[in-house]
This record gives sequence, C-alpha cells and structure tokens, in this order.
Amino acid sequence: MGLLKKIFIALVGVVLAFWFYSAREDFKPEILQEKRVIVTGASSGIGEEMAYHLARMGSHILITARTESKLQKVVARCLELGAASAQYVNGSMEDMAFAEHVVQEAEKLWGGLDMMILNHIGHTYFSYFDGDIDHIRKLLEINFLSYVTMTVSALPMLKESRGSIVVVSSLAGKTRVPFTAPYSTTKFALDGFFGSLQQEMTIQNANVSITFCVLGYINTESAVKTVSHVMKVAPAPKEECALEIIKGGVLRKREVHYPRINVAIPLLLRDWAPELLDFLTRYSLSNVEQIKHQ
Ligand SMILES: NC(=O)C1=CN([C@@H]2O[C@H](COP(=O)(O)OP(=O)(O)OC[C@H]3O[C@@H](n4cnc5c(N)ncnc54)[C@H](OP(=O)(O)O)[C@@H]3O)[C@@H](O)[C@H]2O)C=CC1
Ligand SMILES: CC(C)CCC[C@@H](C)[C@H]1CC[C@H]2[C@@H]3C(=O)C=C4C[C@@H](O)CC[C@]4(C)[C@H]3CC[C@]12C
Repeated sequence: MGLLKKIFIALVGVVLAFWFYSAREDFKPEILQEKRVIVTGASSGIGEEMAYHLARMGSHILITARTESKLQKVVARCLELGAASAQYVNGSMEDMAFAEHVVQEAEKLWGGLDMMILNHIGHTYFSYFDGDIDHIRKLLEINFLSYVTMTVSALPMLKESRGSIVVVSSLAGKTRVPFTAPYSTTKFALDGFFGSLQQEMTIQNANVSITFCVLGYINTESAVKTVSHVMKVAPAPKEECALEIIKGGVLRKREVHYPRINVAIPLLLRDWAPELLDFLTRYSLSNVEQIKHQ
C-alpha cells in the first residue's frame, strides 16, 4: 500500500476516534431512581464509590464483598445519601454457590433486577510472574468465573427488565502490561466471554446491554499501595471513575474508557503501532529494578 494511502487511512481513523469520543451524552441521574442494582466488590475503592453515586440517585442497592464490617458502613452511608434501599450480602467470590446466592438474594428482595455491576477482584501481586499456577486458577475463579456465574443467574431477570450488565476491566485486559500476568489473564478472559455474549444478544434481539469498562490507573487505596512506587503517571480519581462507569451502563454504551485519553491512545496504538505501545507501557514504569525477581 502506498504511503499516502496509509496516511489517509490513519487520518480517517483519528477523525473517527475523535468523533466517537466527543459524541454528545445525555445522562439523567433520575433514570436510576428506584432502579434495582447489584454492585460487587463494593466494600472499598471504585465499587464503594459506585454505591454512593447510586445512593444519591435514589436506587435500590445490593452490595457485596467479603468484609462484613466494611459493607455495614457502606450500607449505612448509602442510606444517609438517599438510597431507596441498601442491603449487603457478604462472602467470597471464590465460591460459585455464593456468586449465585447474591443474584438469588436480589430476586428475593426485589423480584427483579435492572443493572448488575461486576467489579470485584481477588488480591494479586505486581511483580514478575512467579510460576504459581494455583494463583492463576484462584484468580480466574474470582475475577472471571464468578462474573460468568452471576451473569447466567441474572440473565432471566435482566431479559425481563431489559436491563444492563456492566463489567469492570482494565487496560491490562486489552494491552500487554508487565508484572500483571495472572490478573491480566483474567481480564482478557472477560473481554472474550462478554464480547461473544454481546454479539449473541444482538443476534437474538435480547435487549440486555453489556458495557465493558477499560480503566487506566485509578487512585484506590489498594492500587496506590501496590504500584505507586513504580508508576510515573498520576492516578485518576476513583469518584469520577465510578460515575463514568455508571453513566456508561445507563447509556448502554458498548465500552467505557476512563481516563478517556489515557485509554484511547493505547487502544489506538495497540493495532497500529504495537511495539511503540509496548515501549510506552514499559516507559510508564520507573524503578523496575526494585521489583523482585521470582
Ligand atoms: N484501581 C486501579 O488502578 C484499577 C482498577 N481496575 C478495576 O477496577 C475494579 C475495582 O478495583 P479497585 O476499586 O481498585 O479494587 P479494590 O481492591 O479497592 O476493591 C476490590 C473489592 O473486591 C472485594 N474482594 C476482594 N476479594 C474478594 C473475593 N474473594 N470475593 C469477593 N469480593 C472480593 C474487596 O472487598 P473484600 O476484601 O472485603 O472482599 C473490595 O470490595 C476491579 O475490577 C479492577 O480490576 C482496573 C484498572 C485499574
Ligand atoms: C500506556 C501506559 C501509560 C499504560 C500503563 C498502564 C498500567 C501500568 C496500569 C493500567 C492498569 C493498571 C492495573 C490494574 O488494572 C489493576 C490493578 C489491581 C490493583 O489491585 C493493583 C494495581 C493494578 C495491578 C494496576 C497497576 C497499573 C496498571 C497495570
């Protein structure tokens, strides 16, 4: 292909991307009033912030995570902020029976469901792959299989309400990020499963939206504790991140990218200049010699 043609195609790509990203949004918080929403991994971080936004918007909220004391505090705050109702179920997503139980609890409470936000992740390391296959298996159960289990259980209710599934993922689930092999595996798996499911929903006119959220570095306590010593870029605010995820779900967007540009550029480079993206990703990390070899 001639150079001019390549440049033309690249320009068209940039114009289309700009148009796509600057498209007008029409989000009205009232839409979430009295809506029945499950948020997983809501005892801390982005999940906790999503619960507070939903509370302000007057939703019925069911939150889940392992630590009961934290969930109790989040529920109390949600009620103060104006939630139509707020409840929790505590347990571990390593157990698929628990994942199913959370959805059954929503059915028992509300007799239906409008939105399911899948956000929890199991604890992992940010370091060279240590050869521990059991850790990958465990993380696949928590970060991937429990998402599939909850989706299978919730689909009948979501079909009935023409509801939404929101899947929280990461740049590490779309591009090559070092020191995250087990975590990255689980996030790429989510893209495969939910991408295929979304296509099937469209073919069947099922009218259940699936919003896939690709996030960059966010200032949650756990992320900052794990990687702030090696990150050159500053983290983005979790409160705004949580709101963008909710908006994306309500607007039935195919994907949410947050922070927009930090995610849009790597995704554009991924297919056009993969080596450059690999280099920039490595370059975004400093002091890698501190990261211990396994
Ligand atoms: N922060 C970041 O920089 C980025 C985050 N993301 C994504 O955003 C989402 C939220 O991340 P973030 O807020 O930082 O994470 P946090 O570590 O703050 O929160 C994780 C949540 O999951 C829960 N959890 C942990 N283990 C289990 C388990 N075994 N079973 C059930 N729940 C569990 C935790 O509660 P408890 O311990 O009480 O169970 C907590 O509520 C994730 O999907 C993550 O991949 C994506 C890109 C970047
Ligand atoms: C082009 C570059 C600027 C992109 C580099 C972005 C990289 C370095 C960003 C993008 C996604 C980020 C990780 C993430 O998704 C979630 C977690 C889980 C949390 O518990 C601990 C931190 C961790 C591993 C984040 C670490 C930093 C990551 C790899």
